[in-house]
Amino acid sequence: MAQNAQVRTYLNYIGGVWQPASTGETEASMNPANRHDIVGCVQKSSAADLDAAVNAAEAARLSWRKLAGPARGDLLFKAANELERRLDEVAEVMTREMGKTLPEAKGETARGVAILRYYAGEGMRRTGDVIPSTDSAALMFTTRAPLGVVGVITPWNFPVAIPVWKIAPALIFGNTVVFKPAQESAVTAALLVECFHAAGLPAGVLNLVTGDGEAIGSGMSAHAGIHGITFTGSGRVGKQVGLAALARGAKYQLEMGGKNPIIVAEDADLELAVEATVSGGLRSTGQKCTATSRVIVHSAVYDEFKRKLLQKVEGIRVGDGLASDTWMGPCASEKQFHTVLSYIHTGIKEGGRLLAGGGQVQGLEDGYFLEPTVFEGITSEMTIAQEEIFGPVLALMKVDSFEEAIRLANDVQYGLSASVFTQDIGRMLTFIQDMDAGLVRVNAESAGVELQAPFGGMKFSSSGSREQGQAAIEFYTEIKTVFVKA
Ligand SMILES: NC(=O)C1=CN([C@@H]2O[C@H](COP(=O)(O)OP(=O)(O)OC[C@H]3O[C@@H](n4cnc5c(N)ncnc54)[C@H](OP(=O)(O)O)[C@@H]3O)[C@@H](O)[C@H]2O)C=CC1
Ligand SMILES: O=C(O)CCC(=O)C(=O)O
Repeated sequence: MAQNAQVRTYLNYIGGVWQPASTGETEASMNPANRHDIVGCVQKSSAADLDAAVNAAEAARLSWRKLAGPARGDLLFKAANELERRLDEVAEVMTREMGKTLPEAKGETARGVAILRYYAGEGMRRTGDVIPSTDSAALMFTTRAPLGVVGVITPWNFPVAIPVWKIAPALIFGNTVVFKPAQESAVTAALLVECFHAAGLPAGVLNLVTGDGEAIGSGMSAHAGIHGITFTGSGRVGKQVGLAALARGAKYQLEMGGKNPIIVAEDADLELAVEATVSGGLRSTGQKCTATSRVIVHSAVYDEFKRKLLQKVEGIRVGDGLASDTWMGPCASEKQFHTVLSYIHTGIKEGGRLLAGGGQVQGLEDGYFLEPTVFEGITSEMTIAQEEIFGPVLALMKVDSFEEAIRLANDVQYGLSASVFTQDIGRMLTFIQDMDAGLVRVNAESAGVELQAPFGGMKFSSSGSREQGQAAIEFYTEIKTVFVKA
């Protein structure tokens, strides 16, 4: 493997100090568009490093929670300004590290800035209600208490937005944080933490520990010094995190993906529906928990929709996310590339008919590039209609009625996001009411989350709670009901 002499090594950030892991070991973070390019080296930490981070967060906890909300907000505004100043640099590293195209990476980083500013403002908003007491001489009200030390475990698919939408509300509501990013996007995470450092966040308020998920992530879930844990990633790991937190009475929040449908009704605007299917399903190489993966189309418009979809998919340019003419980048890692390929093989084995793609992009073998892939003849029992693929794969499913479409759309363990394309108000209302998903979108793609609105899923997609917007306060604080009598 070619070692670039200028490869930078990124350190853990514990108690306000950048420091190497106690193991003395580092790991290279690779560019999925070019497996010979090392983006940076990150620390391979141990339980001792995690303990140090938890201790630092605990030491900072009381003074941070006593700081006035507006003062905490000022620090978040400063971190936002710093991230904005470094936007191009952070976005470029993100593209190199996990593959999404540069415009997507810039958009995500700008979103990180906006999320920071949104939660900075929360530092000046109300945190409770006055409730009439039966005792006329008493004052009864609610206030909010932070959880304490919050553990943040994040995936690689949104290396800035997801950490920020967890860290910013945790901090503004008075918690201190231990942050363990996905090892595959740990360089981007370190740049993000540098922005908080530059903003002047007090030592110990935010700590970064990079390392293996099985060691550091599960260590966090089980750590008695962590009072709340927020996780985004796979269902398999989410379940372990939730069980470990539950076993020791810690609060937890899990976001574990989706198998998101788009329903194309017989009266849909097909141009719009095709646009939304391609954008919702294939942008970011399908690596969004809100990505469209099941395309449920009424038989009356199926052939026309299919023709338009295939035409659009054939025009997609796959390549290095840094190239200006690239529409779709590589899978984020070798592991993800093989996972997606194996789902494609399973789809074929179980009787799905491949209409487009299905393999590695020829001529780009230095990276983990897959062709945008479309299947038809997919039925609900098939694996690729049930399991989250997290890659550029669309499964067409033909139905004869709107009722059948809704039934199929709900026939999975997930319930994160769902779209319908129709002009009929009755169908829209039926969809809004009957679709079991946390996000229901009418004439809009399944992906596309707004930072000021609650985000989360039903069924196995989430653990019942919601992130982002005003909803975040519910996880990062506990309500205290206060009764005062003079
Ligand atoms: N909901 C979503 O947005 C996402 C869903 N996924 C789904 O998950 C699949 C696999 O992706 P993958 O990256 O392996 O996802 P994981 O669930 O393994 O990783 C998510 C985060 O959890 C950490 N982690 C890993 N093992 C543990 C553990 N035992 N306890 C606590 N934390 C742990 C990871 O660290 P480390 O990176 O060091 O392993 C990472 O920070 C994808 O194909 C996709 O289907 C993936 C990413 C995001
Ligand atoms: O659709 C989005 O913008 C966010 C999706 C998301 O949260 C995820 O993929 O983890």
